[in-house]
Amino acid sequence: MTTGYVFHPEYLWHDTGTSAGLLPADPTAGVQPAVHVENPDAKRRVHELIHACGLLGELMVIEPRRATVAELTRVHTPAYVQHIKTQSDLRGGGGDAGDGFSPVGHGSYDIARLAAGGLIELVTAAAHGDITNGYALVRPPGHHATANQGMGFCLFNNIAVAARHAQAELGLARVAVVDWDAHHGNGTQAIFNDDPSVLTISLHQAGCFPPDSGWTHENGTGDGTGYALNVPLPPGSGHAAYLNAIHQVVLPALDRFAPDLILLANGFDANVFDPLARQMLTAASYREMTRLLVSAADQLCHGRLIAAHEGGYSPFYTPYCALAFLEELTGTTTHVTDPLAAVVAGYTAEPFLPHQCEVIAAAAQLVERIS
Ligand SMILES: O=C(CCC1CCCC1)NO
Ligand SMILES: [Zn+2]
Repeated sequence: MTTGYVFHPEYLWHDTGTSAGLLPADPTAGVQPAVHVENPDAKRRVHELIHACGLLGELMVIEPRRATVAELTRVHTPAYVQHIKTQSDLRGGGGDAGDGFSPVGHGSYDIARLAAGGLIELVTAAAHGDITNGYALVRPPGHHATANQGMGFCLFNNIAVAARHAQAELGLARVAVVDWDAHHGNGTQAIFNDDPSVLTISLHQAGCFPPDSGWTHENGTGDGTGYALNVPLPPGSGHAAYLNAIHQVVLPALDRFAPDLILLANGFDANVFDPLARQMLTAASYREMTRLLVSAADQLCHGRLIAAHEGGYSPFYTPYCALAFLEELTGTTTHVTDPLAAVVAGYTAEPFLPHQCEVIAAAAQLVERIS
């Protein structure tokens, strides 16, 4: 079993500026400059941990390439692709992808193309049998980007571009997208909302971002009715809730859909230390969730599971969640264990939230619409 790995230094050069965490600095309005929360640090530390612990040697490094405009416009409008290029060409950066929360630095257009192209190269390697599964540690993230709007730090929808490439060029007709980033995968859902050939399943903190998005009743439209599933879990949801959602919704849905490829929008921002959500997953949670998804991919589609890094903003804890994920993806272990396991053991004594069961049951009921 071979695991592919995509990383490139340029991903760390996507400049999100000195936005005050989330918003452009505005000293006269009392908004002090600060490093943007979507900065290279957490991703760099993931890569460094993978290298330092020796796991990099177990991976097949796949070189990314820049997605072409033709590949991008399978998903995005030509006008939107051009908008990102125009914003990226601004000398001194300061551009935005559309919602005021999604910085486009000088040169970010080519870096965002390299992120989408990294996913294309991974799904191609999987389709050709060069790898079984893979992980693309990319910036900028993508799952909020719709056909014509950047959103939530996302420029191009890396997962959606890869899905359409897999269908158009690799003969992988049925693609399932699982999104366990803490925030709703609204962009991916919107892009495929009326298309039954792509199943989207999003587990996220209810109502966190985008506001008022990702409710269970959002179940696809037209021919795509039944092929979008949402599990909006209440703040404070942790290991038990997410594993229940995986067992009761994700796995049965994948079984019924019988994908040729599983894509994972792999955000780690549902971890207990993340600043942009209020969920309580730990490295051990990501390990178990990944084990279940790898097993499903083995049973359904020759192990073809390709993950794109999305959110995950805690520079000190994200690396341990990512390492646990990668150890399960590769079927190996390293000498590094979660040094905060004892701390989080108390942290994550998850309060039983009756509403969690209702949310999961409501989503589970919709699984039978998949054929
Ligand atoms: O991690 C993210 C980004 C969420 C933020 C975007 C603006 C406020 C919350 N999306 O998956
Ligand atoms: Zn997120």
